[in-house]
Amino acid sequence: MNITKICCIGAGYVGGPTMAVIAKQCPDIQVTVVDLNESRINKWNDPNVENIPVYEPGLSGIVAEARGRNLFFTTEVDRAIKEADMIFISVNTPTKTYGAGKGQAADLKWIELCARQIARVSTSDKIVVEKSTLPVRTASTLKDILKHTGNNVKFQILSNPEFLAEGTAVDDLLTPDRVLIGGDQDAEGKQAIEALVNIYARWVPKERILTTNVWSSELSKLTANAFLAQRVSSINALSELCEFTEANIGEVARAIGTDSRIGPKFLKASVGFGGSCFQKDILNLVYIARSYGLNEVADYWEQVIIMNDHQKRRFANKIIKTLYNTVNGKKIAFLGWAFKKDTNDTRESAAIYVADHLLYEQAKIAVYDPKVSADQMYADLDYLNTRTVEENQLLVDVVQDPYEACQDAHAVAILTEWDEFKDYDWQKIYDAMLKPAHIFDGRNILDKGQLERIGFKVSAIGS
Ligand SMILES: NC(=O)c1ccc[n+]([C@@H]2O[C@H](COP(=O)([O-])OP(=O)(O)OC[C@H]3O[C@@H](n4cnc5c(N)ncnc54)[C@H](O)[C@@H]3O)[C@@H](O)[C@H]2O)c1
Ligand SMILES: O=c1ccn([C@@H]2O[C@H](COP(=O)(O)OP(=O)(O)O[C@H]3O[C@H](CO)[C@@H](O)[C@H](O)[C@H]3O)[C@@H](O)[C@H]2O)c(=O)[nH]1
Repeated sequence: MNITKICCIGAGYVGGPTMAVIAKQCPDIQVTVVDLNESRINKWNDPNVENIPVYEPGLSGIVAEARGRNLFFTTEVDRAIKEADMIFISVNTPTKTYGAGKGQAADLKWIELCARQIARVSTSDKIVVEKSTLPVRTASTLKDILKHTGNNVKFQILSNPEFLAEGTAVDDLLTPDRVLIGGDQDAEGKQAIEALVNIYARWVPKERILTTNVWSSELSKLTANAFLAQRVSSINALSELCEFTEANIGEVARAIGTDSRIGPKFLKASVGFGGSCFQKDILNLVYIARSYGLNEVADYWEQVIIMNDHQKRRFANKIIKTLYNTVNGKKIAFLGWAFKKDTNDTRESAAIYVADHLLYEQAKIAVYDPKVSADQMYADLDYLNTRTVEENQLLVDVVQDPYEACQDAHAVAILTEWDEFKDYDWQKIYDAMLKPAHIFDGRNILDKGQLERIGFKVSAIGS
């Protein structure tokens, strides 16, 4: 089957970069990304390509190359669906905030809306690709909705989960460790799988394109995130033990990471993992396991989240305890708000929860992040609903200059591992702070010895 027109529903952190890369690598395929959010689409179409809504190193160049040639962003959802041979569903699948499964299950209302819309407007056969992260067996729901259109249109459902990490999305998409495609194992299913394989094969070596049945593909995505997050919670659990035993978590990570069976990646102790995926996907896994009555399986994975919540809380408590058990009225400078470096995404960032805990103790916080807007930071805090919008505005100051954030502060807390933080003039920062001047390095990126020589009192994670 020859694909000439692709539609992607959802112009977010996955839909935008993924489709930009497909358009770049396949100039003969017309790729149209649609979204209900008009302001987001306008930003993707902004004449100044630096204003696109997702910050990712290298992304603006790719969008500049393909946009208007074979890459289009529009709110005309129906038209793009109707014209496409292949439709990627890349909409959000957050944790449910209401009803059965509240706080754990994935909210599939946007997925179902997409399926119903595809069913309503399609007049020709289509391959529908699950790009969103979904509970295992979602494809059967989609099939059910699409089967009952009554207009003789045939649909094939594929699962093609995305493994990109934010901050490295472009590299991950151009040189993925693997691409995973699940589909029905009958002749028509295999034909659909082949159509998608042929797209990726334009730039991904064939041996890196794995094909499976739909259910394995859906479950592999949740499993990959559970394993990755588990490594972070494992190293973070041991970071606490290090702090009581004079072992050093960096040394422990190096010692175990050189064992080729363990490997060196994802062993950085931190203030806790964030991002839109890990927590939601593990909670979803826990929910699915429990729904099959597999309580031990559910408890096992839930511990990864419990540990992560503990790590965030522990960091905030350490700041309070070190500042003589009270932060009331004390200025604390936050360097970083994004959930990791090289992204403007703040979803589930540890910074939000650490700030909330300190604000509960009536601290005053000044935040500097190179890519996150003040509006976003206030929105993150307001969303928690812990205090009024006015109180958040009063207690939190967002500044454009890191030195201003640290001026007259009792403590500096590193929440994101932005590279630029390492190169600051730390003597200048020290001179402008109240004494004793404390640093809480939640990412272990600063040179502890050098800071101590300047006069700082330094608390790092796991040492
Ligand atoms: N963010 C990541 O790094 C990442 C990586 C891999 C997989 N995923 C998964 O990909 C999916 C999308 O994640 P994201 O981070 O891009 O989300 P996002 O919130 O950034 O983007 C989703 C977009 O879909 C739009 N949308 C929702 N319903 C729609 C509809 N019916 N019609 C048109 N547009 C609609 C929303 O307006 C939003 O702009 C999720 O399932 C997520 O778990 C995310
Ligand atoms: O050693 C580590 C590695 C990561 N983190 C933290 O873990 C979180 C997640 O980081 P990362 O996985 O790099 O970013 P994401 O964009 O959330 O990507 C994850 O989630 C995506 C969405 O499902 C998947 O596609 C990716 O494969 C998966 O890595 C961040 O807060 C990191 O700071 C650590 O604390 N220590």
